[in-house]
Amino acid sequence: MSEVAMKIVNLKKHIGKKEIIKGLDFEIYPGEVFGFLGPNGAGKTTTIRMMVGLMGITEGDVLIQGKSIKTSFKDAIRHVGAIVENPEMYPFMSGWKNLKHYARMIPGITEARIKEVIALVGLEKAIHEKAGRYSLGMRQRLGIAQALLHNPSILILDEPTNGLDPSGIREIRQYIRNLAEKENVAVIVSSHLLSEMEMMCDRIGVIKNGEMITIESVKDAVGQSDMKEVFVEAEPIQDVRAYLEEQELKVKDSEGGLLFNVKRDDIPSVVKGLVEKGVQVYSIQAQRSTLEDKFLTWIGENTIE
Ligand SMILES: Nc1ncnc2c1ncn2[C@@H]1O[C@H](COP(=O)(O)OP(=O)(O)OP(=O)(O)O)[C@@H](O)[C@H]1O
Repeated sequence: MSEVAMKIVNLKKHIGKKEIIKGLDFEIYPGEVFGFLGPNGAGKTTTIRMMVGLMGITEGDVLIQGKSIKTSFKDAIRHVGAIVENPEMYPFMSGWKNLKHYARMIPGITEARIKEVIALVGLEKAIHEKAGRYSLGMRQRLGIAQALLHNPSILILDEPTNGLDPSGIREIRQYIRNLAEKENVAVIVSSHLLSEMEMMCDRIGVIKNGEMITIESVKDAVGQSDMKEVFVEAEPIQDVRAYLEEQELKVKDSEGGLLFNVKRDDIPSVVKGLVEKGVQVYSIQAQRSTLEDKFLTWIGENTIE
């Protein structure tokens, strides 16, 4: 991937004496979903607000398709569609009328384009119903449709699944992935939930205290997320240890038993092996994946649900 949709260069934000964003550097490419993951207060919203020109930049720059948001705002922002705060919708108007109303403010939007964005977010069936009757997920999709009207190459969504039920989350995820894969849009989303980010994103940037701690490719991380730490309570425990070590598994002592690392798919054969060795197994329990462990140490225990 040589083309860059957005380039963040040494981006900083100070408010009063507080350094809120401390120098971010990264790039986002067309066709990828990039996730900003971090605990509350990490600086995700502040960064996004600077990216779309809703907040001044203290130092550094955001280049959108090569254009600086600071010095070429108009040329830069025309490539961006964003939902940063709740999208404004008129509840008494249909989804269609809302989009038409909004489209009037953007030069050159045709009715065909309105139909196109409706299809992109799967709202064809409900588009003539009043927006006030939409579920939160449908409203969110209408907001995305609105943000897509001017055909941006970058879509930025701050916490797009906040408040949605599991089926709403699944739908949004599907439409976001579609936009990246089929329309080659670079999508930037933020969330404090790892599980959600893992399913939605190609890459995840972990942000904490205004700093980017790491950027991980989800594909590369899949192998790691498949590894589980397993707790076993069994007797005689020295036979358990001997067997696990024979299998070349990493073993640690733990209160009342042992912990070992193993691929999830291999857990049944380990249990079978232990039983065949004549070991009495009282309990066996898979703990968090090692990827989750890694993120937990980075961003803090209470941010993973
Ligand atoms: N106007 C402001 N004045 C002072 N501090 C601010 C201001 N706006 C944000 N902050 C602080 O900046 C930090 C980053 O806030 P930000 O909203 O960007 O975090 P976030 O990662 O988006 O978290 P959340 O998920 O809670 O929105 C927080 O500590 C917040 O208190």
